[in-house]
Amino acid sequence: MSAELKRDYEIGEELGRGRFGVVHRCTSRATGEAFAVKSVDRSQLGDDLDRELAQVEPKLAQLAGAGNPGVVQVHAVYEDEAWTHTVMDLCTGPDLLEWVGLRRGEPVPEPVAAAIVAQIAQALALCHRRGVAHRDVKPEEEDDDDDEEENGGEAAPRARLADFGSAAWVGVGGLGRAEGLVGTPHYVAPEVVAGGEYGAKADVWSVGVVMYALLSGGALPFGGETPAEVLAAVMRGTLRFPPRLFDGVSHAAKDLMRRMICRYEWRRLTAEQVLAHPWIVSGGGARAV
Ligand SMILES: Nc1ncnc2c1ncn2[C@@H]1O[C@H](COP(=O)(O)OP(=O)(O)OP(=O)(O)O)[C@@H](O)[C@H]1O
Repeated sequence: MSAELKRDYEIGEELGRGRFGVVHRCTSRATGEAFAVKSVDRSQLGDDLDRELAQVEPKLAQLAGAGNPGVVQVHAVYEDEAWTHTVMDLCTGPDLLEWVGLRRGEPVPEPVAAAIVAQIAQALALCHRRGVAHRDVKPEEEDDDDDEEENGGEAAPRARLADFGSAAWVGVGGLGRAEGLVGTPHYVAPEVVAGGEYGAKADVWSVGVVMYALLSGGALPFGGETPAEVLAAVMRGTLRFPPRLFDGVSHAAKDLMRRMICRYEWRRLTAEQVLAHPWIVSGGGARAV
C-alpha cells in the first residue's frame, strides 16, 4: 500500500472485494472524514482487458463524476507502478435492490420507479456528454445515498451510479464507439454481445432492464439457466410484458421500456431523450402517450 495514502488517510476495516481489488474504510487525517478506498494491484491482473479497465477506472470515474450528483464521487487517486488507490465516497446505504424491496419480489409503485429511472438517466446523460459509457448499469451498482429523513415513506431513494470498473471512453458528446464484451448478462445490450463496436446507448438498454425489474417485482426480460443462455435470449428474445406481472402497469411505462429495450440501437432513446419521455416528465403518472 502506498506510503502517500497512509500519510493522508488512516486505513480501517475491509468493506469488500471485487474483481480487481479490495475496498477498505479510511479516515482523512486532515479532516476526520470517512471515505472508502479501493486498492488495485495492477501487476496481479493477468488479462489485458482487465489491466486496461483497472487503469482507466479512476480517471473515467473522476471525469464522469465531477459535480455529477448521480455518481459516487472520487476524492483522490494515488498511483505508483503497481498500485492504484482510489479514495471515494463511503456508501453506507443499501444498494437499490435492497432499498426498493426487489429482493423480496415487491413491485415498485410507478412514481417511485419513475424517480429512480430519472435519477439514473440524468446521471448517465451527463456521463455520456462527457464521453464516458458506464457499461455495467444494474441495480447492484446503484448505491442508495441513505438519508432516512429525506427518503422515508414512499419517497424514492437517491440512487447513485457506482463502480466505473467496466467504463469506456466514447468521445465527448458520447457519440463515439467502444468495443469489448463487458457488463452483466441479464442487463447487457445485444450490440455489446454481438461483438464489434457500440455506443453509449448500450447503457440505456440496461436502464430499461432495471426499470422492467422495478415494475415487475424483480423479473427480467431475458433469462436462461446459464450466462450463455441469457446472452442468447438477449440476442434473439422478444420483449414481453406478461400480464400476471404487468397488468397494473401503465401504457406509458411500457412505451418507455419498449423504446429503451429496443434492439435497434439507432432507434433506441438516448439517456437525454429518456428524461423527456411523458412517463418520466409526469413522474410516473402519465396514462396515455
Ligand atoms: N464506495 C464504497 N463504499 C462502501 N463500500 C464499498 C464502496 N465501493 C465498494 N464497496 C464494497 O466493496 C466491494 C467491492 O467493490 P468493487 O467496486 O471492487 O467491486 P464490485 O463492484 O463488488 O465488483 P466488480 O469488481 O466485479 O465490479 C463492494 O461489493 C462493496 O461491498
